[in-house]
Amino acid sequence: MIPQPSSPPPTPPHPLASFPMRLLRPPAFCLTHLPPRRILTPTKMSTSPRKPFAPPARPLHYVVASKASQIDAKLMSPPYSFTLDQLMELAGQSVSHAIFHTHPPPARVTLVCGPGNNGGDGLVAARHLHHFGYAVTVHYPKRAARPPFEALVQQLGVLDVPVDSGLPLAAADVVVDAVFGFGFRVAGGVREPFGRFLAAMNEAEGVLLAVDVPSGWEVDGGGKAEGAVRTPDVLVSLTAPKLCARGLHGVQHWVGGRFVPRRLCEELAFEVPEYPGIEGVVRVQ
Ligand SMILES: NC(=O)C1=CN([C@@H]2O[C@H](COP(=O)(O)OP(=O)(O)OC[C@H]3O[C@@H](n4cnc5c(N)ncnc54)[C@H](O)[C@@H]3O)[C@@H](O)[C@H]2O)[C@@H](O)CC1
Ligand SMILES: [K+]
Repeated sequence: MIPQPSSPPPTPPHPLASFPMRLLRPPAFCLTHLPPRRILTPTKMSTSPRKPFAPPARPLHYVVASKASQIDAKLMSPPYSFTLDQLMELAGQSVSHAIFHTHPPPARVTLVCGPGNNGGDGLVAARHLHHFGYAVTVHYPKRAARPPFEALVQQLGVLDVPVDSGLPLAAADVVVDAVFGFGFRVAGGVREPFGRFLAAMNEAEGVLLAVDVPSGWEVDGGGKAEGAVRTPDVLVSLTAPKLCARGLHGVQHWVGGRFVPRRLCEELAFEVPEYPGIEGVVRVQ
């Protein structure tokens, strides 16, 4: 006898059929349910100026001009063995970073560069600012015909950054005073052609940012040469603030130069600020 086909057994209910549906939905943190990613532009990523400013935990240490040049001389001797080119690159780069934090691109930046190393810091900063997307103009009235200055000017030429010897100053959102640093001697006043350039900076519109020392100010405090620059809006001290920066009111103050070995601070009895994260500059006021 041929067996009769029997009807197929009923399909058992799915084990999750009676499971509450809300528990079967992907949880909120599931990758497929993330909101679309926001693309951050470099300007939006620069949060420093928007962050509330908290003063540093330890008090700032100010140095006099003689101490500043002693620090420089030590840095460039064994065992520290930095070269001037290295120090100038670090100094100029930190100036460019402070400008990025205080005044993100796009913006026009005019840098006035003096005859010494302070001017060299300005030339380095100009190159970095160009790469960050600023429209940069340099005024360099008295060009130093020696390394590394000649190379720094050539590097700006390759980037088509104008390097002007005269006046008027190019209109700018930020005017950088890189004329004199701790090598300025107040006796006898500001010699020309720099007096004219300091006057032009005082009349210029835009934020005035001084590199290391406001030009024409007595580095150890207490006075200014006639025709010195006005109190800057922003000051970027290099390595350690100079005495003339003490007690400045209404100035946004940054310190740059995160490379000083602890051993040198101990040897010459000075302090440098703590830097956050990977920053080479820190706002101290
Ligand atoms: N570790 C650091 O802190 C570093 C500092 N650097 C920079 O180097 C600067 C010091 O450099 P320098 O020693 O070359 O000095 P400056 O660049 O401050 O000035 C020196 C120049 O100014 C001229 N000068 C001085 N008094 C004058 C007056 N009354 N009228 C007209 N011209 C005058 C001098 O003849 C000389 O050419 C610092 O302020 C800083 O900006 C960096 O380049 C290297 C590293
Ligand atoms: K300066």
